[in-house]
Amino acid sequence: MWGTIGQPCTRRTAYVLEEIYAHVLRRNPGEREFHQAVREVLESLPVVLERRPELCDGSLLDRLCEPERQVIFRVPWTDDEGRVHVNRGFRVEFNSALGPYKGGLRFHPTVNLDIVKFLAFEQTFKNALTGMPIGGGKGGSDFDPKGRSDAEVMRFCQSFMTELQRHIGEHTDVPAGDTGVGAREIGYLFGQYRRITNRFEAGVLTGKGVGWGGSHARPEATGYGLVVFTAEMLRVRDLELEGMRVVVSGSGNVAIHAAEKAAASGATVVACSDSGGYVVDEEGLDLDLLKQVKLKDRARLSAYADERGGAEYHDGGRVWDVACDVALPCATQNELDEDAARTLIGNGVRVVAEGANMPTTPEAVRALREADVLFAPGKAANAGGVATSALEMQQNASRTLWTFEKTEDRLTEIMKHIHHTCHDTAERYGRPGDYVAGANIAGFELVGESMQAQGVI
Ligand SMILES: NC(=O)C1=CN([C@@H]2O[C@H](COP(=O)(O)OP(=O)(O)OC[C@H]3O[C@@H](n4cnc5c(N)ncnc54)[C@H](O)[C@@H]3O)[C@@H](O)[C@H]2O)C=CC1
Ligand SMILES: O=C(O)CCC(=O)C(=O)O
Repeated sequence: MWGTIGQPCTRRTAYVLEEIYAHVLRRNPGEREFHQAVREVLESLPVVLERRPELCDGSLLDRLCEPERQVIFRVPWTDDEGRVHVNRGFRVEFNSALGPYKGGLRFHPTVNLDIVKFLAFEQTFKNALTGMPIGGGKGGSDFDPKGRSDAEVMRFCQSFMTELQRHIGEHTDVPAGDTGVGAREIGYLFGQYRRITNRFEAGVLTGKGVGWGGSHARPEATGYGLVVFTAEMLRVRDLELEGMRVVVSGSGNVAIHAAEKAAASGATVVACSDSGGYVVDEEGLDLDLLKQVKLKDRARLSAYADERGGAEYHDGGRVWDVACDVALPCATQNELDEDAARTLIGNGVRVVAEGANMPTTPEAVRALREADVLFAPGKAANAGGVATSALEMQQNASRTLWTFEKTEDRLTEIMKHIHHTCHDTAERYGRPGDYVAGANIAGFELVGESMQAQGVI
């Protein structure tokens, strides 16, 4: 099956991959997202394993699919009425061959070990692609910050960090934000770490405020980087973003900053969504208003349409029904299925680039590729956030703060480098234009070579 779904390969390679995948299924029963993420990487590898069999030595693929460490812990906290709640915390430290574990924390009711594991696995390859010295990890909790007061969020973060602090450190594991974890939460988490350890260890978390060890451009970085990557893909086809219609899903950190950068590049961003519905604004989204509604007031998206004449709010439904040239899924995993992909294709979409982690189902990816739509996988296209986190670590290590412009210039260079790496690797392995293969193979080579050099551990 590896030869038909992925790339043509010998029976021996197909057998090796089948055995490894079967082992992953047996060891991680019921973890569908983790299986999906592993399968997608393995499907890109037959051609590498045939050209570079030494990368299979020492059961490297088995080791690559097994996290180095997984921590699960209890997080008790007290709400404003004095009731005690118990949530579950997770940190999966997947791979440290390239540097300390690095990756965000997600606070959302859907978080479980499967979700954190798939995210940490993806993060390992993404971080390798940045060219920075960072390994892969991810964490979070099934805590739902929605509707909670600042004081409740603070107490939750303090309890979460009381356990997490044993496992992290600037040379060990460096968490950051992800869904449901922004500047407010990073502040509370850092404060508690500092209190418990009695150290101002700036490099232990990224996404900090600029006044206390943070980096300029980190909040913008994932969305801005996504648009740089998208523009590079278009450039290869002699196209440009200017004048194009863009649709983003989500209206959080990644979505809003992607919309901002796309608008600054001359595109018109006509729609975005949240978990309740979507808004269409043919004039182009008013991004100041959107930031006010979603990032400051933490309100529903319908409040945007209430304020903005001409904008239409759709309760429920699918933002992918809005015709566009460029679709940027920036909300959550598996949010763009085959049916949505076929609608986008029917409406003439040219590029789909993932701002979220694994938002496009495998069936949808296949449909887009078959229709010759440019497709950028998240592990390459959304790597600007973690890359800028690594720049924050660099600034912390040298006790400096770069300007916004310098940081954004470095981000742009890094995104162009990632694009170049994926594009060239795909060509080198006979898959021109296949950014999924390019990202997976390049990430695998970087991590695999380092693991082989460091022995069987
Ligand atoms: N924050 C970062 O730097 C990075 C985030 N990512 C990924 O980007 C995605 C979004 O993360 P953030 O923007 O940071 O989170 P966020 O918490 O700031 O925003 C998430 C947004 O998605 C929306 N959403 C959630 N489920 C939805 C659904 N089923 N349908 C429509 N909208 C939905 C929420 O309403 C919210 O607007 C996640 O997949 C995350 O893992 C990837 C790389 C870096
Ligand atoms: O900045 C970081 O370390 C985390 C970014 C992240 O969670 C991601 O790339 O998905």
